[in-house]
Parts: sequence; structure tokens; C-alpha cells
Amino acid sequence: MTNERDTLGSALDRLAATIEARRGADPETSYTASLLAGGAERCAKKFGEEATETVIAAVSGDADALAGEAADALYHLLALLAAAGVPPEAVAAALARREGVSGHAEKAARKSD
Ligand SMILES: N=c1c2ncn([C@@H]3O[C@H](COP(=O)(O)OP(=O)(O)OP(=O)(O)O)[C@@H](O)[C@H]3O)c2ncn1[C@@H]1O[C@H](COP(=O)(O)O)[C@@H](O)[C@H]1O
Repeated sequence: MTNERDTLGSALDRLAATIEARRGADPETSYTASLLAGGAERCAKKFGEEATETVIAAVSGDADALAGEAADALYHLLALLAAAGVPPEAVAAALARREGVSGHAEKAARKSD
């Protein structure tokens, strides 16, 4: 259940579980099922559209619109991961490996390879 003090992490965990549960559901009644039925390519296209709409909202300076478009983008990103067979835990692990490593330091290390 949602509440106003929900963290983004717990909301994303529930959403990822919902998306997984919709795999194989009726595309007539579930938008997620219709999205997944189109495969990773369709999910990637939709994610690209929603990411672009997020950029437009950010540039417009409308904070509410940005929050809504960011939610659309995150939903479609989770659907893309599901369609591509990448568990959300793999993304969490990638983020965890980066914790405490400055992006500047990481980039400098890449350049010296
Ligand atoms: N979070 C979302 C969510 N965010 C956005 N969307 C849908 O994403 C769609 C994409 O938006 P567009 O404006 O691009 O829609 P469109 O032009 O009709 O889409 P296309 O025809 O291009 O595919 C819209 O239909 C939105 O309703 C979502 N659909 C579902 N969820 C979550 O998934 C759950 C399961 O949904 P169903 O699978 O539909 O039961 C829901 O309870 C929600 O929690």
C-alpha cells in the first residue's frame, strides 16, 4: 500500500514485483502485460519517450510535472529490465559497488587504463 512517507526504494520494490506478476497476464486488461509482450525493444522505445518527456518537464521548471514524468520513466525502466531479463537486484548491486566512489575518481581511473 502507498503512503505519503513512502521511500522511492520501497515504491520501486513494490512496482518491480507488480511488473513481474503481470508477466503473462491479459494484455487487454494489463498495460504492463501489453508492454512486456512487445519485448525489450518496445520497452526501450517507451522508456526513451518517457525519458525525453522527463527532460522536457525538467527544463520547463514545473516540479510536479517533473515528478510525474520521472515516475513514468522509472515505471518504463523497470518494465525494460523485466523484458530484458535483468533483475532489479543486479542494478542495486551495480549501485552498491559505486557507493563511496566519486564519479570524478571513477572517470580518472578509466582514463589511466
Ligand atoms: N506505474 C505505472 C504506470 N506509469 C505509467 N503507466 C502507463 O504508461 C502508459 C504510457 O503512457 P503514454 O502516454 O505513452 O500512453 P500511450 O500513448 O497510450 O501508450 P502507447 O500506446 O504508446 O503504448 C500509460 O497508459 C500509463 O497509464 C503505468 N501503468 C502501470 N503502472 C503500474 O503498474 C501497475 C499495473 O498496471 P497494469 O499492468 O495496467 O494492470 C499499476 O497498478 C501501476 O502501479
